[in-house]
Amino acid sequence: MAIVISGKELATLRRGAMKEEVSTFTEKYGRVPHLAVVLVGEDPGSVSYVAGKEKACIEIGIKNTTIRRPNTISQDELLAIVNELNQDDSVDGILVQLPLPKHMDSDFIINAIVPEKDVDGFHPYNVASLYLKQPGTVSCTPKGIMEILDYAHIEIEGKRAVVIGRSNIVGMPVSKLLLDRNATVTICHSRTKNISEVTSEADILIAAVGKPLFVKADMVKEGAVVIDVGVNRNPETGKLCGDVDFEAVKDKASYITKVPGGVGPMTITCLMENTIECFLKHMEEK
Ligand SMILES: Nc1nc2c(c(=O)[nH]1)N[C@@H](CN(C=O)c1ccc(C(=O)N[C@@H](CCC(=O)O)C(=O)O)cc1)CN2
Repeated sequence: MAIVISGKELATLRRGAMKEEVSTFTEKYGRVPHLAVVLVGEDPGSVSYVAGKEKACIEIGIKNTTIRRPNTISQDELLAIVNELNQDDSVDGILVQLPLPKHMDSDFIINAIVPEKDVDGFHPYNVASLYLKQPGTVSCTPKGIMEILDYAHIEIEGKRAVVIGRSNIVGMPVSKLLLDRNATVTICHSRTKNISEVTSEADILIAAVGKPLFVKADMVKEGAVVIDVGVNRNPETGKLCGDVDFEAVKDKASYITKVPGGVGPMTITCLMENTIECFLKHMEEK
């Protein structure tokens, strides 16, 4: 049976350390970091993730403002909110919860956030910084995956890493982060032929495909490290599940993450880290 790496446990440790750090800020800087979250509509997943973000802020001592709007809001009205937050000197981080309603262009809204307040690391400036190895904000889920690998002391250099999924939010940035740590990286996607042959070569397998229980035992090399990024509903049970068939894969992998309790809690924890980083840069500029 593989060792289960608990993202939840790591998140608790990191949040404890951040709480201590933030408790020194009022004396040093006169205030604590301030994260503004914009939630449009009432998608149940988004409502629950935003609640998780509010809870994490309270736990760590970060100030949080959540701006809620119905999904009938126009793109111009949302843009006006983002612009106001950009100009508000008391705000260090801005996050627009995704997905946005269909009548909105998410890229247009994300691009409107000033890069120095883009705690999600989704703005083209921050994306480019990652690819050019320049200072910038790294997006939360890929950052959390790397922190999980380091927490479990997984060697990355020289290993074959296979990432299933090429999204801008997870697949592409985590591939770059693994490459920067000298892994040999392959990205699989919906048009990859003989995908099991490719994934079976992975020492480190990252599943970010968005398909419930997609990764089966025959897709995994004996002793591989398997990181599950999926947050899906099991079509049969309706329960939360990942992209990896945990029960089938757990006896083949050496290390594995679970859903829930794996990558998810580290996404929110890295958001808190990014908010503190943006705050500290903001304070340095003053
Ligand atoms: N602006 C953003 N929007 C979205 C992001 C993002 O990083 N920025 N990522 C996802 C949703 N997400 C955060 O927003 C997120 C997803 C899952 C979890 C999480 O903790 N999952 C738990 C299970 C939670 C549950 O019970 O439903 C787990 O895996 O243990 C946190 C954050 C899309 N939108």
